[in-house]
Amino acid sequence: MEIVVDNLIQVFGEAPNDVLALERVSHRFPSQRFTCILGPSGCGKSTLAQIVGGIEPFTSGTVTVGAAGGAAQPLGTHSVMMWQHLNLFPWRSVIDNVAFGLEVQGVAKAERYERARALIAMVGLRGFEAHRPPQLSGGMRQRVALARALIMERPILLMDEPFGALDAQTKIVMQEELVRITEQTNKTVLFVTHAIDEAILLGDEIVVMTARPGRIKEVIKVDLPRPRSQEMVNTPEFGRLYDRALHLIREEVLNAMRQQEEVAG
Ligand SMILES: Nc1ncnc2c1ncn2[C@@H]1O[C@H](COP(=O)(O)OP(=O)(O)OP(=O)(O)O)[C@@H](O)[C@H]1O
Repeated sequence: MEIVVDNLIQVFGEAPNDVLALERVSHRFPSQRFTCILGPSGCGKSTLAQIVGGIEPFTSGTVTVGAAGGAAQPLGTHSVMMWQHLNLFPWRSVIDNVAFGLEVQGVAKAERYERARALIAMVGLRGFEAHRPPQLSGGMRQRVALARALIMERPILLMDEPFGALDAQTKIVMQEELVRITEQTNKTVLFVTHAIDEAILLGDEIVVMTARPGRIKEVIKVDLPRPRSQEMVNTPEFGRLYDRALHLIREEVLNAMRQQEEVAG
């Protein structure tokens, strides 16, 4: 499902202490593609994802989800969000965490368990249905959160640094799993990260943002073949993309440092 953001402006707070977080952001996020949003800290990546997810109201501009001309529905209707902080219920079993969204919708237990079991298998946790989150590793908890998001069957998956807290090896496995699952389920994914290698390994395209106020600096198309793996990191194509993204990000980090120095006088 396509997402079109046009002239989006986001201001937080009231003058004179207001913060311009997003300044005229326009982009067409393609349907059933994996788009990474990359940018320096504080540039508005999370804000953009939250606006698309209908979690955060915005100041001006338009955000359209779905085919143009279709019935307008509130933002958030078509998406589900996954954060680094998973907010799993520690006292609930894996299956009851995964099935939570269906329970809220009033879906009968037999059906929600059947759907939850299928997703638990998809994320590689078969046999752990009765475990509780504190009994699981970080990577396994991440899989539970992914299954809990997928059970909502929304076409858009919004992910805000979901693997930020994982160790390097677990992160690699989870990245590969995520790509497999999102391709299998035809999701449109917006994935916020500040890790260049992660953006290249996951994305069909990378939207690079400027330092605050966040604008789109450049869109990098990632034409590496799929399935991708960690071994690609050593290929010239990967290196070329990495250098381009690093150059853009470095410029923005330097800009941000200059701005801070000016403010500090
Ligand atoms: N609710 C809010 N009220 C006031 N300012 C906010 C609010 N949310 C975000 N901001 C400010 O807007 C700017 C963008 O924040 P945002 O969290 O979107 O950036 P980010 O790129 O996701 O950063 P990071 O990579 O550090 O998570 C920051 O300066 C932040 O302090």
